[in-house]
Amino acid sequence: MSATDTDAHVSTCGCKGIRSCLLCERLKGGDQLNGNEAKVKLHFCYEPVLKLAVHEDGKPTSFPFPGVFIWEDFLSEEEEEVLVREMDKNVWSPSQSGRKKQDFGPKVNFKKRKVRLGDFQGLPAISKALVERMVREPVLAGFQPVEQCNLDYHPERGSSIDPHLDDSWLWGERLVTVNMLSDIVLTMSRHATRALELGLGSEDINDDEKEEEQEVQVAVRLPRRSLVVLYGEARHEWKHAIHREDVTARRLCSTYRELSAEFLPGGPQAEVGGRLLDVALSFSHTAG
Ligand SMILES: O=C(O)CCC(=O)C(=O)O
Ligand SMILES: [Fe+2]
Repeated sequence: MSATDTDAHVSTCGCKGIRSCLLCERLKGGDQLNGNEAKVKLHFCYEPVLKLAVHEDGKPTSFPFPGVFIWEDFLSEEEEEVLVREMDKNVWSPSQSGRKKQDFGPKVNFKKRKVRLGDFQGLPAISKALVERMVREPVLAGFQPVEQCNLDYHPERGSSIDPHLDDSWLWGERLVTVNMLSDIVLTMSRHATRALELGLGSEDINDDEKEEEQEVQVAVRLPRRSLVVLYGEARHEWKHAIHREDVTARRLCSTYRELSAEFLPGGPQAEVGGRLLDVALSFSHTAG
């Protein structure tokens, strides 16, 4: 067992409402059934070279899947080791669905659409070189992160993240995630009826089931130490999730988010955006 796999990463639960993890399910007794389980699912796998979603059962069906960019070996093995060691010097707070998190960014109330600096000191110093590297990739030209959120997933906690779209009032076009410690599958999903509009053949949709009960899932494989960008349709039209069964070893990730047009120069909240960026890009947070 490695140092990153010890009990320190298992312990407390931060679940609320319908979310659960293995820790609270054991207390409540038995697994909680997820309401999504009953849906008929059509399974596809993302093929990064051709940018296609390919049917998993070997059927010759595929459809274009734009908006995913994967940078393999974004981190070297040595960099990954240093990053994980630095992250583990900071407190991991219990979060929903068996995740733990560390957030470096402004205080945000998404319901009231309010954002303020709070005690935000800047992104971690160790991230500066990584951001400088990522922006050299054309897909990430001009990317200026205003938030970094680190997540810790562990099979002993049954960690997962439910299908969701990230906010797009405050957060901008590109979501960037660096994947550490293990390979993972990011599952993209949307209703089959909407996927039909994307050119998926109607013969692939099961007539016996009500259309709204059917869902298309596209498995995006993220290798350890890779970086993934979600933008365009993959950002706005497809939900993303990490399934519990895909977390087979400890996995850490860092998600970087940029500001939406509303908070950028020319937007109605450009002044607020400028202040947030000045603090974020000072990279003045040091671990410990
Ligand atoms: O764990 C991941 O790769 C995704 C995290 C995520 O979707 C989020 O924090 O919004
Ligand atoms: Fe997300």
